[in-house]
Amino acid sequence: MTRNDTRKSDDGDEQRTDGSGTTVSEPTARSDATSDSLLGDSFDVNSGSLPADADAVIETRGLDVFYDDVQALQNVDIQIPENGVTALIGPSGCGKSTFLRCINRMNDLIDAARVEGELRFEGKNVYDGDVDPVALRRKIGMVFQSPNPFPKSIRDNVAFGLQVQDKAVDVDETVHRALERAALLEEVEDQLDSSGLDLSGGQQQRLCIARAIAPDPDVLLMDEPASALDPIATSKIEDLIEDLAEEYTVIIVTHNMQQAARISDKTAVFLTGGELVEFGDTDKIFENPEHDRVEDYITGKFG
Ligand SMILES: Nc1ncnc2c1ncn2[C@@H]1O[C@H](COP(=O)(O)OP(=O)(O)OP(=O)(O)O)[C@@H](O)[C@H]1O
Repeated sequence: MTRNDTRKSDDGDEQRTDGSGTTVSEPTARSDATSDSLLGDSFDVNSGSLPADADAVIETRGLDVFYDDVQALQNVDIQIPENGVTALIGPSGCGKSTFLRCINRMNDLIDAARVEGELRFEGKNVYDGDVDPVALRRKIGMVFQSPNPFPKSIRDNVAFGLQVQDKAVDVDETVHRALERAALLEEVEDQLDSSGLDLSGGQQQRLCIARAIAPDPDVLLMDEPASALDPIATSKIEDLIEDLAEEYTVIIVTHNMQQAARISDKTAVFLTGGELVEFGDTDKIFENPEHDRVEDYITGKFG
């Protein structure tokens, strides 16, 4: 499938490929999610044990991920604070995208994937049986490497995630606000009924960001969101990410170390074998890392 292909799965979800070729599903309007609670009707944020660090919005303990027999992440412990930008960096195949996809359970859609250990969002293990992944993905939105608008109008693209919500929202107002927040409104205000596919690559990516923020998430996951864009479009996306980070917790995978250094507050360095080797303030990681292996990676000695 190309990036703009969609098809219906057996249960009616729209399936498409993300930037890495992984098939992902988007919930359709017939989703069973019927409440605006964070994670479905039975979810209580305060149930289960609270995170050790009360400021952490995402916290993992002993997180292991396997694809059949191949281990992609090893015993990852991390506490990602609220708001700001956290960058995930490391050589190809070290598990950055795998980690990102664990956070909103996108790995559920990969048959071979198996997750062990704990991953908590606001204190709740997202792999608990009572968590509704569709509701989880409304609170933890995602933007992929290649812009992937649906073959629908600009308005319908942004409104898409709202259709699964039960609460009454003013769709037009929410669409306008999300487009404004994604720094796209001025450019598309007069063409909301035109296809999202007619926009430039950079505009399409901002449309996808508007779609992700329309349901009012807490966390935005971004998997190399600018790698398919030219330098000017990249710079706009970087400015937008910094702006969004005042309101959302942004977690971004990037291969571009200058980009990580420019826009992130915290950096997590994964190395071969899916090991999280160092996590801390971006300035410290880039200027004075604790680990020689991290210094070697950052200075380009390998990877
Ligand atoms: N769908 C999948 N099925 C099987 N193995 C997978 C799948 N996705 C990833 N892997 C394997 O898991 C490991 C981690 O891959 P992942 O894509 O998470 O790394 P990455 O750091 O994001 O890589 P890159 O920077 O190249 O995108 C790799 O060995 C990869 O081959």
